[in-house]
Formats: sequence, structure tokens, C-alpha cells
Amino acid sequence: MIFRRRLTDTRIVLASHNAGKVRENAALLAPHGIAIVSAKELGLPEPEETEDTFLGNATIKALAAARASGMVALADDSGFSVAALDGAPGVRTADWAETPAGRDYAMAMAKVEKLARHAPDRRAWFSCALVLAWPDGHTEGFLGEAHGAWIWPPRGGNGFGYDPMFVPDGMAETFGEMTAEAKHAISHRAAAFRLLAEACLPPPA
Ligand SMILES: O=c1nc[nH]c2c1ncn2[C@H]1C[C@H](O)[C@@H](COP(=O)(O)OP(=O)(O)OP(=O)(O)O)O1
Ligand SMILES: [Mg+2]
Repeated sequence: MIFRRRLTDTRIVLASHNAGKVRENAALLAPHGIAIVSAKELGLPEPEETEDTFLGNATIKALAAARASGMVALADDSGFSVAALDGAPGVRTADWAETPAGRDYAMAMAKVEKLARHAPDRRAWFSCALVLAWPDGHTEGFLGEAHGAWIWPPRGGNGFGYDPMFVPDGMAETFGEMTAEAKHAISHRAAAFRLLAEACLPPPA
């Protein structure tokens, strides 16, 4: 028997310093009557992501933000996986984009292409773990995936991160070419969010 805890708060912390993730999660939460303040806006520190799973790292981020703020916190740990690279960059997706001058996703996408270009298997997928944490240490976690293929060169200026090099199964456009609404209909984040909403959120208005 799984005892779920449902969310009663109407304002929570979004435990992320990534503007793209904050934007997408805010849009997913809004129909449920839930507003967000980001960890960045609150000046919360970024905890080290020391786990080797998406759910593990999302739990670290959600608990750190909930304990520091005294509010319920939602964390999103996500990543891009390439079949020919045995699932890399995966949990380390953000690290692949790290440079001394800051995040560089064009460089990170080029690194993926350089390593995978000679492999015939072009399958790729995004994963997203969403964890809701309460200040008392209770957590609820959910995992979503979106499967497709990587393409080169990247296409589109919408979305964020590795979106321009990913075409979801059955679609012609990359996540970077789609509208936010189209991405939300099929994304890894939306898949995790549907499970979260079903288990923990008030129904959409
Ligand atoms: O829908 C997506 N479309 C494209 N790229 C994406 C997506 N979702 C995650 N990603 C990439 C961005 C980042 O390089 C990594 C997540 O890393 P991850 O540690 O979870 O996030 P982050 O460090 O950017 O922000 P934070 O930890 O403060 O939430 O995967
Ligand atoms: Mg991170």
C-alpha cells in the first residue's frame, strides 16, 4: 500500500536554477492553481548532485530547497540519453555543457554528435524526475521519458538545452522547433508531471 501525500499549498518553491525548466514547470502547475517562486529568486544555494539517478538528484534538490525555505519544493532532474553512447550523457547531461564561462549547449550538442556520428543507431531519449518535498522530509517522486532520435545539425530556437537535436518518435519537428504547447503534449517533463498531478495535485480548474 502506497500512502501518497497530496499538495494543499498554492505557492511552492521550484527548486531549479535552470530558466527553461522553471518556465515549463510553472506552465504545467498553473492550471492546477499552483504558483511558483524559484530557488534562484529566493537565493537558495545549488546543492551538489551526487546521486547517479535522476530521482536521487531530484530528491537532493527538492529536500534542500524545502528545508531552506520552509515551503514545499518541486525539483526537476532531467537529462538526454543517446543509445549509441550507452545512455550518456544521461544523469550527467548538465555537466557536459559546463565551461569556465558558463553553460554552452551548442558545444554540448556538438560533443554528443562527435561521439555518436559513426553509429547507425540514432535512438535517443529524454528523462525527467520530478520530486515534491515537504520541509518535514516527506517526498513524492515521479519519472517520465520521451523517446525519439537525435539529428544533426540542430534545428529550432524554442525550448532549451538539447531540444534542437531531438526529434520525438512520430514527429517531424525537433523539440526546438515546436511550440511550448506541442512539447508539453509529449515531453518527458509532461509525462512525469501527469503522474505527479494524478497522485498529488488538485485537479486542473
Ligand atoms: O526538456 C529538455 N530539453 C532540452 N534539454 C533538457 C531538457 N530537460 C533537461 N535538459 C537538459 C538541460 C540540462 O543540461 C540537463 C538537466 O540537468 P539538471 O541538473 O537536471 O538541470 P540544471 O542543472 O540545468 O538545473 P537545476 O539542477 O538547477 O534544476 O538536461
Ligand atoms: Mg543541475
